[in-house]
Amino acid sequence: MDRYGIFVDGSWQETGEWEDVRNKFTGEVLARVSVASREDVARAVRAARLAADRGPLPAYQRYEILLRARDLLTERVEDFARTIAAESGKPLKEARVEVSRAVQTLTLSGEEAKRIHGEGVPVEAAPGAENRLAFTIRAPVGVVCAISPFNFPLNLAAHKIAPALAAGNAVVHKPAGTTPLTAAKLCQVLVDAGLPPGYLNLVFGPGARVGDWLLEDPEIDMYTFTGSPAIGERIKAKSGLRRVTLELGNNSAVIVHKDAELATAARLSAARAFANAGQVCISVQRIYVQKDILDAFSDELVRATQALKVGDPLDPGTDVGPMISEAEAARAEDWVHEAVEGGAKLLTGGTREGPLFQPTVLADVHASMKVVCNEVFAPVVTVIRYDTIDEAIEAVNDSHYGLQAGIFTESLEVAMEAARRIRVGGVMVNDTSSFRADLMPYGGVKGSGMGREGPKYAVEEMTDLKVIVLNLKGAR
Ligand SMILES: NC(=O)c1ccc[n+]([C@@H]2O[C@H](COP(=O)([O-])OP(=O)(O)OC[C@H]3O[C@@H](n4cnc5c(N)ncnc54)[C@H](O)[C@@H]3O)[C@@H](O)[C@H]2O)c1
Ligand SMILES: O=C[C@H](O)CS(=O)(=O)O
Repeated sequence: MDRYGIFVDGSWQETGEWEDVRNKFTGEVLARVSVASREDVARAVRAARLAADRGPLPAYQRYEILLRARDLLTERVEDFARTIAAESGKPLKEARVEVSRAVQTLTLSGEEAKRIHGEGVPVEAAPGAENRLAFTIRAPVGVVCAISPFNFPLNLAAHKIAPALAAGNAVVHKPAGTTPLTAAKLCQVLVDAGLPPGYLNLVFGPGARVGDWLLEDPEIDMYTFTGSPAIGERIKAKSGLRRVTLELGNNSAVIVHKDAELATAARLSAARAFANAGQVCISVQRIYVQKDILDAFSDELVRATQALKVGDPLDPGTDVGPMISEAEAARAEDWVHEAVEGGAKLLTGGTREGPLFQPTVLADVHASMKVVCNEVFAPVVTVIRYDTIDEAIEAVNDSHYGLQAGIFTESLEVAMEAARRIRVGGVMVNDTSSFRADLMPYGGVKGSGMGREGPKYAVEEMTDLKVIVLNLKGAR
C-alpha cells in the first residue's frame, strides 16, 4: 500500500502517526499518510520562512518551474483523475476536467510570474519633491499558508500554491483530511519540475489540530483559505493583522426570466446543480423561475435530472458519485425531509443509499427552509416562483452569501439590471452561477469571503505594494 510522509524542506518525512485515506464509494483503504505533530508543523513553517528570507527565485525560474510542472501534470492526467475520483468521490469525467483546469491554473500562474511589475509615481508633482523619482514594486508577502478543501483537491490547491510561488513566496500547504493524496502528487509534480527545497512544504492532519497550530504560528505572513464559512471566520479572527484571502460558501441562485431559452436554462441548471454531487461552492441551489414558465421549466429540469446516472465515480459513465461521507449525505437527507414536512413538494429524488444521495428537485419551498437559506452542498436544488424581476432580485439578495449568481434572459436591459443589483462577486448572464474560467477574478462578498483568486488577482493579494523614492540630489 502507498504511504506518503509530510514534505518539509525538500524531503518526504514519515512522522510515526498514520491516517488511512479511503475510497469514498467502496470504503476501501487507498493509502496512508503521515499526520504532522506540532513540532512538524513548526518545522514546515520554519523551512518556508528560511526560503522566503533567502529571497524569491528569479522570475524567469519561477516561470520555468511552473510551466515544467504544467507539462508533468499533463503527462500524469490519468493518474491524477483516478486519484481524485477515488479519494473525493468525484466522477471520473469531472475529475479529468479538474486536471485540465489545473493545467490551465499552472500555465496562467507561470505566465503571471513574468508580468509582476510596479509603476512610475509622479512624485515630483508634489511641492517640495521636485528632485525625486518614485516608482512602485510588488514584493512577495513572504510565507503563505494555503488551506484547501476536499471538493476540488487539485485545482483549488493549485489556485493557491501556483500564484504564491509565481509571486516569489514560500508556501506551507494543508489539504483537507479526506483528500491528501492529490495534494501529495501535486507537491511531487512541483518538486520534479525543479522547485528548490523550502519553497513548498506539505503537512497532513486534522484541521482542528494542524489548522490551529498553523494559525498560531507567527512566522506565517498570509493565509489563503478555501472552505466553510465557520472555519473562514475562525481564520479571520485568529490571523490578527496578517493578510487573509477567504473563499467560502454560497447558496447560489439563478434567475430564469420569462423570455429565457428554456431548454438551455433547464439543461445547464441540472448539470450544474448536481456536478460533484452538488458539492461545489457555486453549485445551483435556488432557481427563481418567472411564473408563466414555471411548469414548463420544472418539467424540463426534472427530465434532465432523472437522466443522470448515479453510482461509482470510477465508472466512466457516472454523472453523480457519492458525497464526501455518509454523514454529509445523511445531513442532506434530513434537510430535505425537514423541507417536505414544512410543505415543500419533492419533484424527484430525496432518497439515500450510504453516501449516495439521489439528485433531488424541490418545489413550493419557503425562504426560511435550510435547503434555501443555508448552503446545502449536496445534490439538492429548489425551484421558486416569482412574478416581477424586482421580486426575483430581492429574493436572490436575501442571503448571507454572495459568491456568484446567474440569469437567463434575452433582454440586455433585464440582464444588466440584475447584474448591477445582485450583491455577489460575479454574475453570469445566460449561464448558471457555476460558470468559472480559471483566469477570471473569483471570490465573494458578504458571508462568501474576501479577496479574489484567479492567478493575476491572487498574485496581487500575495504581494505587497512598495514605493521607492530616489532623492536625485542625494543627501544635500
Ligand atoms: N468559495 C470557494 O471558492 C469555495 C470553493 C470550494 C469549497 N468552498 C466551501 O468549502 C466548504 C466545503 O469544503 P470543506 O468541507 O473541505 O471545508 P472545511 O472548512 O471543513 O475544510 C477546509 C479546510 O480547512 C481545514 N480546517 C478545518 N478546521 C480548521 C481549523 N480550525 N483551522 C484551520 N483549518 C481548518 C480543513 O482541514 C480543510 O483543509 C463549503 O462550504 C464550500 O462552499 C468554497
Ligand atoms: O467549489 C467551489 C469551486 O471554487 C468551484 S470551481 O472549481 O472553481 O469551479
